[in-house]
Amino acid sequence: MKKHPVLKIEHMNITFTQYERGLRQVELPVIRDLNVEVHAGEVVAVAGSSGSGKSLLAHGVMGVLPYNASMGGQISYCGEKLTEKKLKKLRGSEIVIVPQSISYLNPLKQIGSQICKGDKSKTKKKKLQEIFNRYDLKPEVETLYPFELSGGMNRRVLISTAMIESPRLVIADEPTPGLDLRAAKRAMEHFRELAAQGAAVLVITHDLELALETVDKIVVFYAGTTIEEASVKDFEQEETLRHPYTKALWRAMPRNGFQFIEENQPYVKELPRGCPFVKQCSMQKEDCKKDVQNRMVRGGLVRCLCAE
Ligand SMILES: Nc1ncnc2c1ncn2[C@@H]1O[C@H](COP(=O)(O)OP(=O)(O)OP(=O)(O)O)[C@@H](O)[C@H]1O
Ligand code: NI
Repeated sequence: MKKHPVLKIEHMNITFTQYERGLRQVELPVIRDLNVEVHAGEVVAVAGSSGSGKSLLAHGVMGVLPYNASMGGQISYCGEKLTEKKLKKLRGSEIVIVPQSISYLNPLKQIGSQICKGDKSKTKKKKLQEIFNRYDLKPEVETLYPFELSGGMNRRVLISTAMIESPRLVIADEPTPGLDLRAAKRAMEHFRELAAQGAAVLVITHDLELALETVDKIVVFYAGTTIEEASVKDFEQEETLRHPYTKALWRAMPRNGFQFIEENQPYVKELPRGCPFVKQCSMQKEDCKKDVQNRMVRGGLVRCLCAE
């Protein structure tokens, strides 16, 4: 029997309710029909431009969406629905997040107790030493406060706070900005190690080049939806990729010529019903504006009528 994925997100929708001038209520469907699956032992990267919904996906899974957001679709954890009760029990231990911003650190708490979450046991202390070693943090850092550290050090503290646990599911939201290449690689290798021990890891990243060195597959987001899911091998050549936007991402990678992608994701209120990339796509057909479902092409998922 095939094992259940650790995390399975099906048809996730996230809508914000906002009030416009004159107190007219508007609904902004920022995430639509989003599908992501991560298995034990796997490191999956989520790539996509700014505002495509990557952080919202993380916040949706962790149950920490803003008050004016509502979420639909199914999220399951190891084959069972991830209920609020279950999430409350597992969050911070079995299910961890590395948040995108270092502002998530508590400015009034010493680093050591922040990472150990108040646990003063010997085992935790030993784990703290190990994690400090791994992320090149000196023992003195334990008693310092976030404002006494550099941005890169705080970033490593943020990663350490999640990784000191023995998680089964890690969601890392842009864990590497501000880190030098060595530290960034080290963090990615740490995710790989955790996966080798059986965890499922979802890494949200802008650094596709770094991700391709470490992960197993890439899920590409565009304007709040998944438009392709491809293996690392598919990224070796442009021809093995499927969606025109993924191909544009490929061409924008430094090693493939750094070709500029014009970032004009459609505004949520102007989203076509079908493929969100349709306006910029050189291959567009009239039918692309209608419903376009994810489908399998050459062993990978794609939301495009033209891919073959
Ligand atoms: N509280 C909110 N109210 C209304 N819209 C929001 C809110 N939070 C996020 N959004 C919108 O949802 C969309 C997705 O945001 P999200 O932060 O998930 O993007 P992202 O892909 O993580 O971007 P980045 O790469 O810059 O971190 C954006 O268009 C954003 O404007
Ligand atoms: Ni984000």
